[in-house]
Amino acid sequence: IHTGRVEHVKPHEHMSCVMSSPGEIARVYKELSLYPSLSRADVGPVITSQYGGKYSNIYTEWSQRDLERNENVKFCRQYIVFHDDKSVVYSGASGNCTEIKGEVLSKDSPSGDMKAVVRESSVKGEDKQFLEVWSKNIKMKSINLSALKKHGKVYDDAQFGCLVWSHSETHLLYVAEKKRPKAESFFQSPELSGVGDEEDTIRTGKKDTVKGEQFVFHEDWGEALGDKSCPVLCILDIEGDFVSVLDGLPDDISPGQAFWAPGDTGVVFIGWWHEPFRLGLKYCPNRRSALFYMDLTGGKCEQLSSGKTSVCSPRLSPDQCRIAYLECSVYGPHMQCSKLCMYDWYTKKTSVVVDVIKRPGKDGFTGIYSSQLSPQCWSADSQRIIFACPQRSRKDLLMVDINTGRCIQQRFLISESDIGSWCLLNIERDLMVVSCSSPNCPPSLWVGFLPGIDSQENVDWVTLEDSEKLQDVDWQILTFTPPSEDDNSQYSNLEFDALLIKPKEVKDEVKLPLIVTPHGGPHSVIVAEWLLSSAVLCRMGFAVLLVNYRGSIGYGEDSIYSLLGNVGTQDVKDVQFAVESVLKSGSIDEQKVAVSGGSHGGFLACHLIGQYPGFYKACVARNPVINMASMIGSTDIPDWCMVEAGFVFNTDCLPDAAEWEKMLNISPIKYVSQVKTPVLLTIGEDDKRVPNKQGIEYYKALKARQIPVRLLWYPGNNHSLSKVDAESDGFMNMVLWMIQHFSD
Ligand SMILES: CSCC[C@H](NC=O)C(=O)N[C@@H](CO)C(=O)O
Repeated sequence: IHTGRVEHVKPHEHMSCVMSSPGEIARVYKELSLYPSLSRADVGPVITSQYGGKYSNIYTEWSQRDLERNENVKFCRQYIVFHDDKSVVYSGASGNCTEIKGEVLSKDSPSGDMKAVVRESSVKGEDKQFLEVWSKNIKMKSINLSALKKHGKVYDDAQFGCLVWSHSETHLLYVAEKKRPKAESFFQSPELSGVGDEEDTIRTGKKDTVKGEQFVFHEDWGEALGDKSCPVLCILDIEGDFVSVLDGLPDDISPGQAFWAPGDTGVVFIGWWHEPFRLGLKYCPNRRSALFYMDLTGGKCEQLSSGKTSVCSPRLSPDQCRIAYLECSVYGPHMQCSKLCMYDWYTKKTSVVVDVIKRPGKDGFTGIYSSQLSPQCWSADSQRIIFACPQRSRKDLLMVDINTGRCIQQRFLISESDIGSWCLLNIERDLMVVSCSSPNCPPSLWVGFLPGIDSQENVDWVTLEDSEKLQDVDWQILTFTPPSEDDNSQYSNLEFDALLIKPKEVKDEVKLPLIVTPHGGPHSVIVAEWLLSSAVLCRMGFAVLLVNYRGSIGYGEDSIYSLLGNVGTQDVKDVQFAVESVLKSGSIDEQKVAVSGGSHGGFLACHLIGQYPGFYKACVARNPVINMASMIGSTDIPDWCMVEAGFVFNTDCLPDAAEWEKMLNISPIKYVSQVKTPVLLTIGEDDKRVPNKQGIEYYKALKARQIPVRLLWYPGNNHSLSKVDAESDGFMNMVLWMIQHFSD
């Protein structure tokens, strides 16, 4: 029986090809975690040099794990790109990297003359937020937003947050938490009331406090948005130094993703309905929402989209005539195939530019699977929209002509390189900034001009920041057709893929240990991009199989829908089928197969060890869904449980006994008595998506059956376990657990 402690692993005869010393593994992890990833790129205005040459500055932001400081550090680097508006003539970095500290949000003005920054800074030991306006080398304004007390903290998340200059560059628009009156106890003595709130008392002469509200529950927007409850739209009048909070919005919606309407006549935003209660938003672009316009001249708020769907990522065309946005249906699977829609500002007509793709056609286009377009996504002629999104197991760069709705791939590099995935960081005046990566190649930064609408030319990509390929890592995409007995009769003939990442040049007699990793979601996908853990595992001598079972996004909407009501069977069988197919190749050691996954991937890992007892020698599950029936009352997305179990979700109805029974029957807990595999559970204390009690439920069930189980508890971590120490500790413990149990 396992003692709960990881014994130092002695190199085993069969393990001779796998690195097993914790010190050595940590060294490889540290080395490969040095590769940064790109999070943002802004293209500056066109400047004409004194010699007549034109150039633009590119501002980029990167993020990198700093294991010593236990932080993800953010830094910036600028590049200069000389061009003739059609092609890049010369480019290079201008200066070194600078770490960014304290910046919550930042944005250059459209002319490039000014920069706005929301900064967090500590004043006399207290965190305050400032809104700064910089011009040339001068900080023109530094407005203490905390002292103004017009609103709470400024939102910096991708869901609601924004910082947008008006076209006239006189106003700034952002989203913040609504001001909440100060709550105090019924027993607060009058003389102490308002202590610590001197500024307010001095400024207003009265204390803005309410008694008895101290312990009132405030709903939040769920996982990773626990500090967001009532967003409000705020405007700073730069000249007048005046912040106003917009009123006149419908009471039952929460605004975000705002921008200035053509001519600065008002603001356009997405509003999410929050009645009868808020449902988690992270990874859930299927929440009822609409596009709204708040007219600042007449004070009227108008709804621009139907209100029967879910919309996100509105982007105004350069000619300011159209707004493109993504749309999908409400509830149903969390991630779906989206429509690309367009609202014409002048005719007020909405059209669908790209519709849902149920099954990919001959052109190979599988549909749009994205909940966020890049900050700018339009071509300069306002006729085309560029975006990157999963297409099967790769993330591709795509262009759509708004007149025909035809999608074209912009992957000229594909013939001469093996880039796995593309990410469009931005496009401005047809200059595209992209980041590319593969499982054996960390992210690199490229620029290229979009050819004219009638041009047949390929993009001439130029690298701004290269990255070195890991010569010892190999990857391939495998495609599987499920055996006929596992075909889905309602959605038949669906294929699925898996990514196999392996050490290169393995000696013939060596058989590799295999780590099987089904992704979470389940409507998500693993694309062929840089994945730190897979690269480290490969360096250590493992093969890694990442399975995009039926139900993954990027394969057409039918694939997504095929899984509803079939979780715990169809997805489990697909993963097992992929694993057994790979084992047939003969390059894998069948006695050293382990499974690991997070969330729904953890649900699958636990199902696999329950349904195939003894097949997997070790299992590692991060915040796994263990019992859908017990989770429905505590997760931030109860609709997920109903929908994945094959039922319709309604905010006002409780599951009936049969529905509850099915949720239990399709959960991994149902198979716990068959489990033989040792299980390592990694649990985030603050997980709102899969509450930590799920992991504990499994832990107790395994302990009761004398199955080796170890639970790692990460305080201050949520569902993703992505804090630097949790992620790195989770990785180390995962590999040591596997190595230990491979030699059992
Ligand atoms: C009620 S939890 C459902 C599982 C979860 N789905 C959406 O959040 C999940 O699997 N999440 C994935 C990301 O999609 C993860 O890896 O955490």
